[in-house]
Amino acid sequence: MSASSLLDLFESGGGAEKKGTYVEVVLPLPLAKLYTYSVPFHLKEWLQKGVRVEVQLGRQGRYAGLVYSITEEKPAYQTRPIISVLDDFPVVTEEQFRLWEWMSTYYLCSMGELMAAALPAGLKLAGESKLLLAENYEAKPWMQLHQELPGDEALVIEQLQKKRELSLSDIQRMLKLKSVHKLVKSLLDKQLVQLKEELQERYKPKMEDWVALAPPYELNNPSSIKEAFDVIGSRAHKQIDTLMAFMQLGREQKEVRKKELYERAKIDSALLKKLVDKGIFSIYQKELSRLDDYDGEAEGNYALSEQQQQAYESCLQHFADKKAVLLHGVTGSGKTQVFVELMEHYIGQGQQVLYLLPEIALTAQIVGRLQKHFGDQILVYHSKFNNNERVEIWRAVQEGVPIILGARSALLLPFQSLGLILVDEEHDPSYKQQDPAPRYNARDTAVFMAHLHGANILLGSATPSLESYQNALEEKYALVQLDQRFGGLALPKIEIVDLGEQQREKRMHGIFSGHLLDALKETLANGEQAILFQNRRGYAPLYRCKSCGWTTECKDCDVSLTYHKYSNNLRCHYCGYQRSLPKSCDACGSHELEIIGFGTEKIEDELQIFLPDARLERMDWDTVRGKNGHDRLINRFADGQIDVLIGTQMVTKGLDFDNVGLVAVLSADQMLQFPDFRANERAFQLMTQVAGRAGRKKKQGRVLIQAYQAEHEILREVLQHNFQQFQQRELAERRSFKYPPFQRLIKIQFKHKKRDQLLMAAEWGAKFLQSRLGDRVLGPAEPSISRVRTYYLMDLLIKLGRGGKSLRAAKDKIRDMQELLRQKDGLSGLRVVIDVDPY
Ligand SMILES: Nc1ncnc2c1ncn2[C@@H]1O[C@H](COP(=O)(O)OP(=O)(O)OP(=O)(O)O)[C@@H](O)[C@H]1O
Ligand SMILES: [Zn+2]
Repeated sequence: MSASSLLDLFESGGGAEKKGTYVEVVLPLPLAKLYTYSVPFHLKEWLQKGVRVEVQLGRQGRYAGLVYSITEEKPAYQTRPIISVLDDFPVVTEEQFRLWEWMSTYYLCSMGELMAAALPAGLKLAGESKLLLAENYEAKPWMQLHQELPGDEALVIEQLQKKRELSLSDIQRMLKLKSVHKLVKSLLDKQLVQLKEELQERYKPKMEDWVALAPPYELNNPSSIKEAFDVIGSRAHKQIDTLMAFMQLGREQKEVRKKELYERAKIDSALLKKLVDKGIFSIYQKELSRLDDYDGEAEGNYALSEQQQQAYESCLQHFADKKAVLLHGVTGSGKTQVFVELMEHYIGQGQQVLYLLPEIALTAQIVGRLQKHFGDQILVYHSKFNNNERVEIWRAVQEGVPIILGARSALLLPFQSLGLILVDEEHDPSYKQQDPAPRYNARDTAVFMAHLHGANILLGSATPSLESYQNALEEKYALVQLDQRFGGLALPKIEIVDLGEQQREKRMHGIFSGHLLDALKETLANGEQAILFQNRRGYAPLYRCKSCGWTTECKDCDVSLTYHKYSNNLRCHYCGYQRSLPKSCDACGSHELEIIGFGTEKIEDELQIFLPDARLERMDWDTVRGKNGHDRLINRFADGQIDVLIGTQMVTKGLDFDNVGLVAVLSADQMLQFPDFRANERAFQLMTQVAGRAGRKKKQGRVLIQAYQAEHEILREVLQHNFQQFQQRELAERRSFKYPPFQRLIKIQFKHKKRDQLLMAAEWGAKFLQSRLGDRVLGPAEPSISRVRTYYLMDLLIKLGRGGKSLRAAKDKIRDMQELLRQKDGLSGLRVVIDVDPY
């Protein structure tokens, strides 16, 4: 403490009046409650809500916890003192705490789980955290270290030079310090060390070269430009052209990529070097998110079409009434453009915009488009960033960066002046987090969050979720529609190919109907591209014995293994288990084994036989796993280097290509048969979305859907682009069978490695809840996949009315059940997973 603050203390009559003898602290752990610590006198003045404090938790070690409240009330138990205060300013805002409270109540998770999900690892130091030297650190002699650093820091670095890694507890022991967090934070800030987990998720930033005028030349200063031309001299024509090209680009956009200058001026690096040597240009590097190497056409400042303009204006009107808006715009109607205008509007007023996308890696194209438009006003947040970068983004958001673009977890950032939230592709199931807790739906949470910040919210989709659509029908949300494609193009023409009929007429060629092969050939002959969709990766989903029907199953999960031809093995798509192909049937010993069904790999394989000259590529988790794999494929397809793109649902997500003449769904049946009350909705959305990739720019596209159930109502509705009929029929069914959006569901999953114990626990839990909530509790029942990663599973389903009261009552009972199960003997190893609004 400095002398002056001592003096202040003295003058204010000492510490006796200081408030805050105890603090409630959130720890980044799945603990049911908050912990109270006492505050030593000398730390009181540093305390405020939202700062981190270092505390000891049982024998588990030390953690950085968050001050949730400051109180005079002494808890019933003996408290420990906090060890140190880590921040000068709160790292978590008041709104964030309120959002966490809401989420923990609604989704039945703990504040600690929310803290763990929200805070970047660098803000969550714990005793077991391991420290390494920074990657570019060069070892220094002892003497030099001690000259440059305070004694303790030098010692730590010296040790690290010898030992490679140290845990925070090691350091604490070594230095005999009470608290190491301040020291570690200082080393982190100096970028001398890094936390170990960063290495595991190492993300190499990508650097790209940009070109600027070297000082003193300035684009907006004509006399300086004239000077530049003089320096070049009148005979160096190519160099003059290059400067002109640069000026053109510089007027179109804020900064100029080297690559773009090369293209525009048709020059190479040798020529640019000449201009750099003459002092006309300088080159600088900028770190780009790996997402923005999409090189589509530059997104200029398009004027909105009349329909887009109307949509934009009615959004603003509804926003003025504080209404959430559902923007239902058909595929290719230019929803993104409306978003852009709205974003401009809000950042123009100095407010922040949060743009949510379902899966950021799969929407790189949109990210690229927006980055081109907004430049460095936009920050992208996603899980591939390393810890330092995440901390940086956290701080940038706190400092008010205008636009944040991210997947669901971007919702947990510390916004200061949030004005607008956009939820793009709002129907997408990946807005729901499955594992671990918090199991939240980012779309629904965003609606609450907007309310919390007094911000506006827009949900956009070509195929709105029935939840959101019902809200619009009930006028909880305002509905704004775009029913035309941009540029007046017609929606694609869809045909259903009846596979039964094709088979009877002997027109099937393996998995392809004659119809589809003809259409593919015609498309390619026209110089157009095609997309083939099959929602299953791998070669074939079943490897089966011909004589007894035995199939190869995962040893840890209750699913059959998928055959992957490329790696020539069998794999579990639930846990990743792999095994080689069995030579014979395990059950009957027969050597005749066959593969059944097909995935993307087989489509690629067989299609090449029919289209020997076509350039085929596959896009699924197996092919995009590498860094940038997805972007590379998208770019090559956009560039026309690929004729046919074969993929899983990845090919449906918001992609925008100019030259796709044909889209085909290889097998609709599998989607329609899926045992889930959302199967129809999912199927409608997937097919409409993938169909929507056809014919977006030049002429009407064509779509073929292969199916055995050719008469299925969903197919008819997709065929007619009839969202209204789909929505009416499906909502009526949901209403009569008491499913969402008319009822709420809570799924409780019991997991145990021993089946007997699992059954006991599930039965007990069911009885407990049934005696309190009656027949709203269904089960326990074995889910269709009853064992995953060595855990046996049993499900309970609770159906509740939409009223808040019954929901709260039910949640209380569930918490009680959880607590009692925790205390029960003989049930260790039981896990209870609660999923509110499961997807
Ligand atoms: N006002 C405009 N001026 C020029 N081009 C536009 C305009 N609006 C949209 N476009 C173009 O039309 C195409 C479709 O727009 P966009 O991708 O925004 O549609 P979308 O509604 O998001 O479609 P989807 O739901 O299928 O993803 C894009 O290539 C976009 O650049
Ligand atoms: Zn498995």
